Amino acid sequence: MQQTTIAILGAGAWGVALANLATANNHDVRLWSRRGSQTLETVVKDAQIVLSAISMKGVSDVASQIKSLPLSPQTIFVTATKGLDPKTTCTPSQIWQTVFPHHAVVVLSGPNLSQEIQQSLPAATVVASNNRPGAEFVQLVFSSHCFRVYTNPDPIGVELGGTLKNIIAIAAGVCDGLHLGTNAKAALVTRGLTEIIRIGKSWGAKTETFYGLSGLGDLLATCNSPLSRNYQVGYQMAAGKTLAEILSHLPGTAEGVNTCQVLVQLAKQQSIAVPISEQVYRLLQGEITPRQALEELMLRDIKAEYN
Ligand SMILES: NC(=O)C1=CN([C@@H]2O[C@H](COP(=O)(O)OP(=O)(O)OC[C@H]3O[C@@H](n4cnc5c(N)ncnc54)[C@H](OP(=O)(O)O)[C@@H]3O)[C@@H](O)[C@H]2O)C=CC1
Ligand SMILES: O=C(CO)COP(=O)(O)O
Repeated sequence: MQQTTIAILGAGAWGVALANLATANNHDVRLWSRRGSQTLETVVKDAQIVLSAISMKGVSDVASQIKSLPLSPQTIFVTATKGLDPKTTCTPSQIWQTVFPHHAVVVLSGPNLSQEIQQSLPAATVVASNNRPGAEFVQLVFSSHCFRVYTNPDPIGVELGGTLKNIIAIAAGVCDGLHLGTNAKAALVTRGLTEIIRIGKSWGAKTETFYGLSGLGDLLATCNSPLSRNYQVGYQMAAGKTLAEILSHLPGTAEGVNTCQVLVQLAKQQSIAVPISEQVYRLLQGEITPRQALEELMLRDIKAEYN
């Protein structure tokens, strides 16, 4: 394909990995970070794709800054952030689409631990949008022999799969940190997926999306890898560290911590049962110990698997 000009916002672990993938495909890549020397205006000028790999806490602010800058009407926005906005409870793609209602917005999400991508290990991801040509263009830009990109027409499902699995990854870290065994982990991840689907369906996502790369796929990656920062949060809490201690040494962002707070609040308002997320929330708040969280989950009223 022809060389594409891509502005990547956020020079953290994921922004840099995505920039390297696009550079390896011979695209013209400009990386922006608030600590860098280039202005946002210079970086987004004439960009065909503006990809955000900014942590959730910076998305709204950066999107509003770009709003006042000159952009081609054809510019496609890609969001790779996995979080929920605490102020509005919106997903990152909802924020980008609200600020840029006339532009295509594409969600990029999948089992993509950045350290493995940086080593050019094989991986697959999903690009999802209501704008099919937009998603197909982004697919072409990033696809390579080591990065297989699928399209999907359910952006909210793909985004929620990648976002909500972070809460379950914290729980999986606790499970491994307490040495609860393989059966416990399988039960936790499977019931975690059921919980994600329950929320996703009520927010308009398709069930089948959660059985794909951004749901089940990302659960398998982050619930089983010490490379996942969210998993590390749970694992280290099981070892008795406080959340503050863990976050002060964590390399990068563990979005699941804030996502859990937003999700539990929303689920309560909407009367959606999220028992695992609720225990993760209480644990993160310091209200209960990892062992108490386990007991609470095991001693819930017995019920049918699906209802
Ligand atoms: N790492 C991974 O494996 C993957 C991460 N993700 C998601 O990508 C997002 C970023 O993750 P990752 O790169 O790992 O995190 P990092 O902590 O490594 O980087 C975060 C980036 O966001 C920027 N940022 C944070 N707050 C603001 C703000 N207020 N304004 C502007 N920029 C801000 C940081 O800038 P600064 O350096 O100046 O602080 C940094 O560039 C997260 O949502 C994560 O869930 C998705 C898939 C894989
Ligand atoms: O989302 C990720 C992999 O797909 C990265 O997970 P962590 O943010 O937990 O490191």
